[in-house]
Amino acid sequence: MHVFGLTGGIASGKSTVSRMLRELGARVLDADVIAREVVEPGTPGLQRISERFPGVLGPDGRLDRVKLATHIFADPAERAALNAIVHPQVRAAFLTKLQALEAEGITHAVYDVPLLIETGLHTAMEGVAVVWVPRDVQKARLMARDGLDAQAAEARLSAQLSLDDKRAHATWVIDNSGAPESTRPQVEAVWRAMLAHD
Ligand SMILES: CC(C)(COP(=O)(O)OP(=O)(O)OC[C@H]1O[C@@H](n2cnc3c(N)ncnc32)[C@H](O)[C@@H]1O)[C@@H](O)C(=O)NCCC(=O)NCCS
Ligand SMILES: Nc1ncnc2c1ncn2[C@@H]1O[C@H](COP(=O)(O)OP(=O)(O)OP(=O)(O)O)[C@@H](O)[C@H]1O
Repeated sequence: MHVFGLTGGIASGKSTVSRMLRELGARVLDADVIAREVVEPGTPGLQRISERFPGVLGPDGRLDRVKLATHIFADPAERAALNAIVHPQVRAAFLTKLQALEAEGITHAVYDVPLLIETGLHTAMEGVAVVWVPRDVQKARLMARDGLDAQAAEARLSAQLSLDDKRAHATWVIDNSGAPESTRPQVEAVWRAMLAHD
């Protein structure tokens, strides 16, 4: 199995690129989706979070994501505590999903992980695509999409390595600062390059 990393920063356009890859036939595993699955009600992940972060369960017993996000993006130590609970669970679930793809006969897969480089996982990938935009574009798209003010947007941006730092680790840089129509051909070229690995 050839596994490639896809990363970027918050609101840089990873989901947009991931959708384009899927349209081209790529099988994409999404760490954000897995990170939600491992904290569903009844999971050991949610149990541990509710013990470590009292008051973050809503009345329906589900994680209050807005509350937890506000808390952890304001404090690096608290963020590290959450990561220490969630990341090992995400890693294990990813490996299980990868095995399922392998059993289906899939030969090339993409793993979409916002923190690919921060966690060092990029070194385990055969290649890494980084979705890059200038920081001002990233911040503006983040504020618009999530309805955040400038300060809240800055807190989230500074919880991650900058896109300029990430691109130094890229096998392929996808510049998503223009219109989606200028991103698509770049994504096609990257997928072709991934498929060329055999
Ligand atoms: C804090 C939580 C509850 C906020 O949930 P919310 O629904 O608002 O956001 P969502 O999960 O869709 O994440 C949005 C983006 O935030 C950024 N982000 C999320 N968690 C982190 C983190 N621990 N450190 C830095 N950036 C993060 C990523 O760019 C991600 O794509 C949630 O993100 C979470 O449980 N994070 C910890 C797990 C994690 O690290 N996930 C990232 C991929 S493994
Ligand atoms: N090329 C583009 N031109 C204009 N807007 C874009 C472009 N690409 C993405 N966007 C918009 O920017 C926002 C962020 O894009 P997207 O959700 O794909 O980012 P992401 O990297 O997956 O974010 P996150 O990691 O936070 O989930 C969205 O509102 C999206 O519609």
